[in-house]
Amino acid sequence: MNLVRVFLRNMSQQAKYQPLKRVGLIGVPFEKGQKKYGVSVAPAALRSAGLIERLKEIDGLDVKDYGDIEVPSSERPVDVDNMAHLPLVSACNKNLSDKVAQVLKDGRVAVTIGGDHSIGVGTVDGHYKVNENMILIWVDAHADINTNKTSESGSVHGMPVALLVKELSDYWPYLPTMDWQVPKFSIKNLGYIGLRSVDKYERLAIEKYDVPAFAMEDIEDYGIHKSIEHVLQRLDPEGNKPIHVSFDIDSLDSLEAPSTGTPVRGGLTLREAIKLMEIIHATGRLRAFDLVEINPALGNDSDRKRTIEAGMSVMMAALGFSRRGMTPRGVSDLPVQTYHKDK
Ligand SMILES: NC(=[NH2+])NCCC[C@H](N)C(=O)O
Ligand SMILES: [Mn+2]
Ligand SMILES: [Mn+2]
Repeated sequence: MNLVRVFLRNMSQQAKYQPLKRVGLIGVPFEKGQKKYGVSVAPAALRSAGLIERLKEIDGLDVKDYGDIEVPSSERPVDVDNMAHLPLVSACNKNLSDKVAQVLKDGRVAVTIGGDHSIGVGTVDGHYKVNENMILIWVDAHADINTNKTSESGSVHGMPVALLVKELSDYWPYLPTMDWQVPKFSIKNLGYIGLRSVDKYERLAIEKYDVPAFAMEDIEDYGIHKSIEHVLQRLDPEGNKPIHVSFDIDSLDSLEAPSTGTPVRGGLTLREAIKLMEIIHATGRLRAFDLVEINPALGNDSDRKRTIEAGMSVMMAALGFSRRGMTPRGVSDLPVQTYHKDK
């Protein structure tokens, strides 16, 4: 065995936490947080592309599929400016929050497949109910920290972070249907990776609260490894806190993941995203992972396949798949065969 391998083995033996080998999968066929048709079919598309089987290939991983969240379709409109389909977003996230909390209480990593990024409200709310000391890594081209007042689109998928953090609660009007969600999560426990399309007031919020935000230019300067190490160090210097990763597929360069509603060029390579998730996996503290904004209805067949494959690879890395390969379970030698000299 070479020296690098020996060194890495020793490193991983020193890790304080062992990755949880049990995961619970939740599908959220919801797309009313944005305007395009198609994000809601992503859970079905990922399942039929063999997601569960692929996850089960990961050494020792126990995968339980909790099925899809019930998503309401009819709504009574409410009187809130510049915030489309709030009652639907609210109802879906309320169910999702409970489901995520249940999966975590069952002792599993909560793996949620969206859906658009408005579902981050439910996943983080549910996670916070179980682990109040959680930290949140938002991997995205966008900051998703608009209020209805600062948003240029009126789409809730650009607002989940602002809905979640308690420091911004005074910047919202009263939101009918949202009484179930009381923002308690602190913006001090938030970090960003991959930003490159940030609206003006979003930038203001990031600076005001000094959120560790590694935009693409920072990743260019430091590399993905140091970037995530910095964020983790800032949010949790002791290295004890449960980690929630909300991964927007548009954090990847749009050449890597074209089938998404708000693609932006100049993003993470798939290799960087896989490395990012390998590092987070190695902490042993990943407790929730969201994969959002895959839209199989956008682009051609090859775009769709590439995007789904990219999403799956990122998720596999998060859950312990190793690019070095894995040895067969419980086996320590190559299969011996009988030598027939007559053959
Ligand atoms: N989850 C996403 N893809 N969000 C895109 C948000 C784009 C823009 N910042 C907005 O507020 O609408
Ligand atoms: Mn997003
Ligand atoms: Mn995005």
